[in-house]
Amino acid sequence: MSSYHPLTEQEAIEIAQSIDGFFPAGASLSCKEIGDGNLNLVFHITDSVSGKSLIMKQALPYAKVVGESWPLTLDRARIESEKLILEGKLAPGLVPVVYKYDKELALTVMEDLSDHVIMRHGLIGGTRYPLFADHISTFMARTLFFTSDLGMNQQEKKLQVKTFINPELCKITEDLIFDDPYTVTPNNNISPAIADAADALTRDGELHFEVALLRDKFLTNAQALLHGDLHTGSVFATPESTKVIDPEFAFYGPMGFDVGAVIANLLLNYAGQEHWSADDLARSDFRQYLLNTIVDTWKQFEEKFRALWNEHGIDRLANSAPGYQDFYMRRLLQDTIGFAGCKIVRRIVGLSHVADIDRIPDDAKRERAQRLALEIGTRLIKLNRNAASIEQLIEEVKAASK
Ligand SMILES: Nc1ncnc2c1ncn2[C@@H]1O[C@H](COP(=O)(O)OP(=O)(O)O)[C@@H](O)[C@H]1O
Ligand SMILES: CSC[C@H]1O[C@H](OP(=O)(O)O)[C@H](O)[C@@H]1O
Repeated sequence: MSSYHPLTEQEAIEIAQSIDGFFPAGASLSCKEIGDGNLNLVFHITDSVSGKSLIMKQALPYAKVVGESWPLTLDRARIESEKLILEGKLAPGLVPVVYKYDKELALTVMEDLSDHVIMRHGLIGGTRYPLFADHISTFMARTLFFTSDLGMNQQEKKLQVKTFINPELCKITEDLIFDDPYTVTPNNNISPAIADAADALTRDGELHFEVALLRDKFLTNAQALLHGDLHTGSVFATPESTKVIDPEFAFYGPMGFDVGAVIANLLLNYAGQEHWSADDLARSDFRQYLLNTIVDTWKQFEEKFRALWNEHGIDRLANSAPGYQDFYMRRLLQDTIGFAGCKIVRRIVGLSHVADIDRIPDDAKRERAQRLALEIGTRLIKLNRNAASIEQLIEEVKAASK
């Protein structure tokens, strides 16, 4: 069974049985393929006797969402498993444990997190996550700082850049986030109701200038090892616990791309509240909770990142040059805001959308949510290089919501 082919559920059970010591003797295993993402197969394997379970994620040689016409490297499974293992060391308790990686089968066997809920679904259902800002800011501060030239040996970092070179998945991001939404292409997925707003995106020179700068940063700035796709569908959460999954888009890029992804997806839920809240008071209360979470996430991230730098910084000049840390953090905030804007816009007019908006059943409410998201996204892109505080992002969101 060792040469690559997509597994059947029965084959997944046989592999699970061969993992030494995981399932006890006498286990009775069942398996279900539960993958709901754009790219991979995910098998959930449970032992009805002991109650133990695990997850097997297998890369397909193409993008599942489109089909075999879009071939995709299996090496992404290696990147995902190596990144998960590294994240487990840098941010213990905030990612699933990896039990095994099989290169031939492009397969990662990991901890089953089914006692958590995908955060996007939780937010849509109105659940609040009071510890999320603390957990995700720790995850980002530690994984970004300790893989950057500020926090690790700079020669080793260059070797790590090589290990995590990920051109095919980066190309998806370059096209879907930093190109397609601003041009006319069949790759886009645009509701007819917002055709005018989508058309405006293709003709806005000021916007294109800012997106071109952000695209250049994504293409060229190997600042830290990113998760690369840190949206709320890549977070398993409960009110007490947060686990980040799915780092197959990992590569060395600009830190603000990860922080911006978190903020963008909280704002997509904010826009989606057009429908999900039962009444105006509940809606504005949940929206305020989301905005507070954004501010808390940034502020805690900044505080933790600065503390790591002050304690573990390895770059003499970066550590000591007057004003350098403040300049660096301000630029990181600006990148965060710009990338957040790009990641909102792509989920409204690009190929891949989000349930927070698309599953709104009422056409008029869905259209309002889409327009609000585009207004927020474009405002953030235009704000990015002028921003000096996270409060300015909140002001733009409030102005867009009027
Ligand atoms: N460790 C896990 N524990 C439980 N369920 C998981 C786990 N990893 C993935 N899943 C399930 O599989 C789905 C798809 O996983 P994901 O890693 O996002 O795949 P893709 O890369 O295809 O987007 C998740 O939404 C979740 O329902
Ligand atoms: C053709 S891949 C589109 C989209 O899918 C990825 O997300 P996920 O695998 O978490 O569903 C990523 O965001 C890509 O941009």
